[in-house]
Amino acid sequence: MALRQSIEQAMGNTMGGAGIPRTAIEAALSVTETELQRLRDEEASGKLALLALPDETGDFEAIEKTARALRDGASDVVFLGTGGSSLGGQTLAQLADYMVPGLGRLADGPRIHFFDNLDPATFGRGLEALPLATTRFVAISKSGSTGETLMQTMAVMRALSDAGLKIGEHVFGLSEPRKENTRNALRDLLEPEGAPFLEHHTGIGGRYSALTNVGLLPAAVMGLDIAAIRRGAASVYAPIRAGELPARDIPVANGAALMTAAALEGKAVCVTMAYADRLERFTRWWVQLWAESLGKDGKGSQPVAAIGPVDQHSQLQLYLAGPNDKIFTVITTDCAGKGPKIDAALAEKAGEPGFAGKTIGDLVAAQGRATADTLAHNHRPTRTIHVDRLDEEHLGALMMHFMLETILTGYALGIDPFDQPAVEEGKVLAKQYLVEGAGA
Ligand SMILES: O=P(O)(O)OC[C@H]1O[C@](O)(CO)[C@@H](O)[C@@H]1O
Repeated sequence: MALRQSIEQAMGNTMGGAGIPRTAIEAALSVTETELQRLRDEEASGKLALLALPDETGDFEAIEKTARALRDGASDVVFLGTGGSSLGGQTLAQLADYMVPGLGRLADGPRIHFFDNLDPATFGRGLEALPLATTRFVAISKSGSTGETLMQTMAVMRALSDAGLKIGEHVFGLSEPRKENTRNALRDLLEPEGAPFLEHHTGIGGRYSALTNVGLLPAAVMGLDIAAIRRGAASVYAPIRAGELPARDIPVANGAALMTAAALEGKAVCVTMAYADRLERFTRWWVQLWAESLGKDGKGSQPVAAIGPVDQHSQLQLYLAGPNDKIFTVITTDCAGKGPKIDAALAEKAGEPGFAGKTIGDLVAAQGRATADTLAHNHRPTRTIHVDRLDEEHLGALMMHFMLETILTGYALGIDPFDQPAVEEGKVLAKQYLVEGAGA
């Protein structure tokens, strides 16, 4: 199995009563049982396109073709876009070293950049420093109307024109097809310049789009196996689709039941701590997924992203001895036995004979296990997920697990996990203030 999940250390009966009561998890499991059927119904009716997506292969050719065009002769490929139009791609790209501390991208091929935040200093400096003649840009926005992405795109267009370069040869777009009576500003800007477009899936929202071309295009540019990503995702939904197992035997359903029970038991904070540099972007992607999907109607819990072991040295004290208002997920990978091996003489010299002959991965594996156990010993409900291998297939599975868990938790709590009405209000106001000059 790709992912091994245990909720044992989250349950009250195994934690001297301090965990989530087994009765609450049982109650949530029976609600989840019903919600699994809802998923199957929504797949059958086509209402939830995400469920059929992992089995699709028809879009691979267009994705790979665009990826080849982006890489061809390019020194740099820049992805513009924010939120769900960037984080899924970043998560997958991190498998190929994107934003891995101290490494960046050492492999052959173009440098990859995701400008997902809007900061005048960063973007201005980026445009100055990038060799525009050999740089390709991809502007991604489902709606085609997000202010940050439009500003970035317009700034890029100006810079390219000023450099005497053709916009249509340097910029690609990814957005929904035009809808009647709705403006798509990204298409209005780029199509007249001849910029090629990929179509954003109309039935899959930004924070669920990592397995569509939104996430797979950056992955393909990085040379990752996009079929394996979908294959991994399919393996997570398969037991739900089959409908043969009870909810308690399906990891996603168990996870959702735990999270539902935790929310109902008043756990206000949900921490995901992953012991791998290559899962750092994953934790940030999950924060958006959890926060935007479930934070509404006065409900939801605060998602917190943490990375191990480094955050042991910044956050763990609070987690172990601060308010007991959190539910923890500790994710570990197969790092034991990996990485540089420690010389016995040096270990002796350092006064750490136990390090002799061990690898860096051995220590990280021990730390992940120790953190989960210490949390549980300190009466902090903790679920563990072990990823057998950190590759395309397993990352696809992990992402699908968390998407389905979020949807099922939303359904069980009576929250629509697919909209984000409050954020939309802010977007409208920001544009109004910009026009009025009130942003200064
Ligand atoms: O892809 P778009 O339409 O530019 O939206 C970007 C992001 O903005 C939001 O709509 C709201 O912040 C997110 O849900 C979305 O991922």
